Amino acid sequence: MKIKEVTIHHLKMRLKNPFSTSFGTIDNKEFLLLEAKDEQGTVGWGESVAFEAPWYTEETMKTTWHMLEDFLIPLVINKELQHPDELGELFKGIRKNYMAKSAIEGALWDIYAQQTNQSLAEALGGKKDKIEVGISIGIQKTMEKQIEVVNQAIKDGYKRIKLKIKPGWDFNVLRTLREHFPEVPMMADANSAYTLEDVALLQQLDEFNLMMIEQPLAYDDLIDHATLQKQLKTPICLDESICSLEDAKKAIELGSCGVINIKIGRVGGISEAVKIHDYCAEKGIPVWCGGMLEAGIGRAHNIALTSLSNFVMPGDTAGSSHYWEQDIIEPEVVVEDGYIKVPKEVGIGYQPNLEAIKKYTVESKVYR
Ligand SMILES: O=C(O)CCC(=O)c1ccccc1C(=O)O
Ligand SMILES: [Mg+2]
Repeated sequence: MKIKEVTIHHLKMRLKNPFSTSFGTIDNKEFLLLEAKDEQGTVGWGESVAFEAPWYTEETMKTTWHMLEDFLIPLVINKELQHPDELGELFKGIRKNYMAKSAIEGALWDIYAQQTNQSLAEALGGKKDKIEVGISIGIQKTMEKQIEVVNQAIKDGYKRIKLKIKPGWDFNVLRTLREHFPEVPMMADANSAYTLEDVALLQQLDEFNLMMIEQPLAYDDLIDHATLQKQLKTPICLDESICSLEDAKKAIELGSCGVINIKIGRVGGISEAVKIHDYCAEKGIPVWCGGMLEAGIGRAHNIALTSLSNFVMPGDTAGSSHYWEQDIIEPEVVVEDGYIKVPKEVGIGYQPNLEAIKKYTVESKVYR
């Protein structure tokens, strides 16, 4: 494939329910959508998961735009490529900026799957027909509301409930939810809100039979997590701390976690995500697919990735209607009895809804 043209679309979509974490609240999601066209006219789509502010990782919508415009797109345009895996080598001279790299890589995977006449899941070696899904529930204004939202998610069939916690909204909240829902598979995500000073509190959470606790300590730490894991019964799941296969190797070697949440954007793309998946499978570390409040394109990529065999725990890939009044793909992603069917159609298996994309687009820019 040879890319002749890339368009960056800047979209703004209102979340149905504002999403609150230990860092703050998102109600409008602004992000970039990439549309790449190759010399045969095949079009592939990629979605950047960077937010407007650098609270989750250091990247933002504007830094990803800068990286794409000034470095990544010029490297890709007119390059003859056989396979998206080759982008790793092509981008080698550019440090980090994983979400920017991932956005264009996703579009190339889409083109590659179409040109080789297979679904993206198939192109990645995925074997599952359907994937199990969980849901990530933000911090609510009151305990009453928190119980109501969890109850609804269980009724909707989600296979696992993830709860956001932060200092002051942790032990009591989890205790109350456990009392109300004694059997439901539950976990907590702290988004780095604690330090080793909080070991005693984190140990108290062991009594709630959580599947795991996600990213309790610093976003860039592996050492303290290893220290903490030795003192907890609950497995630690790393999210922010794992940005590459190298990070995953070190975390496993150090004993920093028992589970890894793989996010395509955080690790620089689908190729690196597959490598981490394969390595974890070899080491007996279960993985699951995280979410970044994606719209349909990113969601479709997540679904294809989750069809790989070591994604053995429900991911955060909830259905389109959980997030949006109208998603940007057709059909939308539907969750039935806690499962999403992995599409068999060629490419990502969903069509971009060009009308919806146009409706949400703030500005677009074409690069040739
Ligand atoms: O529903 C989703 O897409 C996952 C929501 C979620 O937990 C999340 C959303 C935005 C940024 C970070 C995280 C996280 O997993 O930490
Ligand atoms: Mg997380």
